[in-house]
Amino acid sequence: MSGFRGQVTLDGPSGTGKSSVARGVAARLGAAYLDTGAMYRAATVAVLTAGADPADAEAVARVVAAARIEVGTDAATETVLVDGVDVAERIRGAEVTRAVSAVSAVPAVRRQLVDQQRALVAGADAVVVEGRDIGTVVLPDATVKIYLTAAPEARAQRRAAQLGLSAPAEIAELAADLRRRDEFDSSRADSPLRPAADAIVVDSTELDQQGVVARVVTLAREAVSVGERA
Ligand SMILES: Nc1ncnc2c1ncn2[C@@H]1O[C@H](COP(=O)(O)OP(=O)(O)OP(=O)(O)O)[C@@H](O)[C@H]1O
Ligand SMILES: Nc1ccn([C@H]2C[C@H](O)[C@@H](COP(=O)(O)O)O2)c(=O)n1
Repeated sequence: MSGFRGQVTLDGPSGTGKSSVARGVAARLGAAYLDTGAMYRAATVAVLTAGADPADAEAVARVVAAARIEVGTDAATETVLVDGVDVAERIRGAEVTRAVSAVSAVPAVRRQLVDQQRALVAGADAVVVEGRDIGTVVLPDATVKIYLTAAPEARAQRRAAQLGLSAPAEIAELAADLRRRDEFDSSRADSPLRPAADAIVVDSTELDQQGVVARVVTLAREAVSVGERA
């Protein structure tokens, strides 16, 4: 069964499963998919490539304003280009991950990318958008808003499995990185990470990925049928 029409937002801290779950939900609903974190990561590639300091907000805003950032909306393929160059792999590297929180805290960068995100989903009948401020800022009138959480230990273990790491010291380092990014993303002045007032919190700690996808698909379909009855 498909026929879903509407907007699903998926926000939450790092490593809770937003990207993998959002892709699965988009595939099940026949919806477009937008990874907004990939856009902030692409902006960070532009900053690093230009040799600008990620902590220098004015320089960051200048470089990002001049960059052409293109991100695809097909759940089956990942397209991320900066000025025509494929950066899909580079955006996942440690250098970008270290700098992305600073770049994404710059208000001018957020305004530019939020405008682009709204334009990218404007024509879609059905779309799943994931990030940190999608339910609160980007799409405040979305059909259903999900805030995905998971225990810090589960998130660090999942990230370690993803990267093929198993040493306790490596897992502790991953956990510290997740904590650092969450603290930064939650405490920034502009569009901090937090659940929208009308978001449904889904805790994935005890669920496998397919279980989370199934739960979100059910919530999305329920929201549409409640909307139709209203
Ligand atoms: N419910 C789950 N159970 C076990 N593993 C999961 C679950 N959900 C996602 N994962 C795995 O956890 C890892 C992190 O997931 P993912 O990259 O989707 O998280 P994220 O929230 O998008 O992270 P980030 O915000 O840092 O981009 C992936 O390897 C993914 O396959
Ligand atoms: N809507 C968004 C999406 C992402 N960010 C920032 C915060 C993250 O640390 C960084 C990378 O996101 P990820 O790829 O790990 O999901 O981008 C944001 O501020 N707003």
